[in-house]
Amino acid sequence: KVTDEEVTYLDVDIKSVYDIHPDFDQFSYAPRTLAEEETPGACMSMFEDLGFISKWRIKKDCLIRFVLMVKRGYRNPPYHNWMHAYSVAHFCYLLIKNLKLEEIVGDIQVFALFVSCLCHDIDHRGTTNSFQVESQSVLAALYSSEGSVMERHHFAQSMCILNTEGCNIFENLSSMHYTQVLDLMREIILATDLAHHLRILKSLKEIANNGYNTESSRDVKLLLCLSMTSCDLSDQTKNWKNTKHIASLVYQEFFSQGDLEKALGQNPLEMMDRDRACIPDLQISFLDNIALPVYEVLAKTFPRLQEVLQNVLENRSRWEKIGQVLKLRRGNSSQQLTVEQ
Ligand SMILES: COc1ccc(Cl)c(-c2nnc3c(C)nc4ccc(C(=O)NCC(C)C)cc4n23)c1
Ligand SMILES: [Mg+2]
Ligand SMILES: [Zn+2]
Repeated sequence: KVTDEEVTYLDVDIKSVYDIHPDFDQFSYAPRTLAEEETPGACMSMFEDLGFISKWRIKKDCLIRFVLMVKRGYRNPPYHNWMHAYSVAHFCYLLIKNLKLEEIVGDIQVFALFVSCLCHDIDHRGTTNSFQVESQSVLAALYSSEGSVMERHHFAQSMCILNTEGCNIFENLSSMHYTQVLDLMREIILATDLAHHLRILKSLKEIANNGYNTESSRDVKLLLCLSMTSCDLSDQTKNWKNTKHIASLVYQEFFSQGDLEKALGQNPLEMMDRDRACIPDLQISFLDNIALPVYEVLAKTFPRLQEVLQNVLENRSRWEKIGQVLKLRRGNSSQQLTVEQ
């Protein structure tokens, strides 16, 4: 799937992250502003800048093949495509670079987290776990008995890539580290199921209040899951232009699924029904119930993330204003209707 000339093309010197953008390691930097054709090189730069290539003795041509195989493993739905994975991995890079996350959760853990970010949505079809079950897809047949259907598939696809000739970036790890990194990738990718996140949210809030215990393996696992979700939702931490664009991509995907469900004679959720969804309201409840708790808890453990939390709150207030304007317009137009009738 990855030809040798593609590998040699990328096998030039790895660029410094600051040659990609002077603010590349800042939380204010929006990774989606980078042209897609530059992103495989940027992944190489992040591996290099995080010291992973030397620390884990990754052969460069192997890393290039791995990154290109992962990128090729993504399809092109409006939201769950390669640029989502790249932006998620970039936020993980920011967490490691700015918070020294490895001092809290460990070296092999942050390495597994970063690789999981790149792989976490591989081969996504732009539809949800429940749609797999409703539509009796092949993936549901394979995984629905255990739940987290898509996430199990993303993990399985990642393992296939690692088992492909010349793509195993873990080949020079000790056998102990090798087993550990795969177990961590499995846990982290399965944790990207929002249903899993909602299940552990209470425990995450307890950690934030009682303070985090680096000696407890349970706390380390919970913090890894929280870090992964904070990366998965990191579009919400950037400027309004980015946030608004992401919402349009997410609802393109949701409404396409809703159309499919209607065609299958099923009733879609309101958030997937283009005739019923009110995007500002849905985004405010998504922020309140899912995104904000993630960054509130993380900011309690890492005060440095206060600026990130502020951006999410700023985006929420933008949705509030849009919601009010929409209601005003609808209110007026319905009055006009009654006057004309
Ligand atoms: C971390 O895993 C995922 C998986 C899939 C998606 Cl699309 C997202 C995601 N990423 N950005 C967004 C935005 C901007 N809005 C969203 C609004 C609703 C939902 C959603 O799934 N709601 C139902 C659930 C609570 C039962 C997800 C949204 N989302 C994250
Ligand atoms: Mg996912
Ligand atoms: Zn994702």
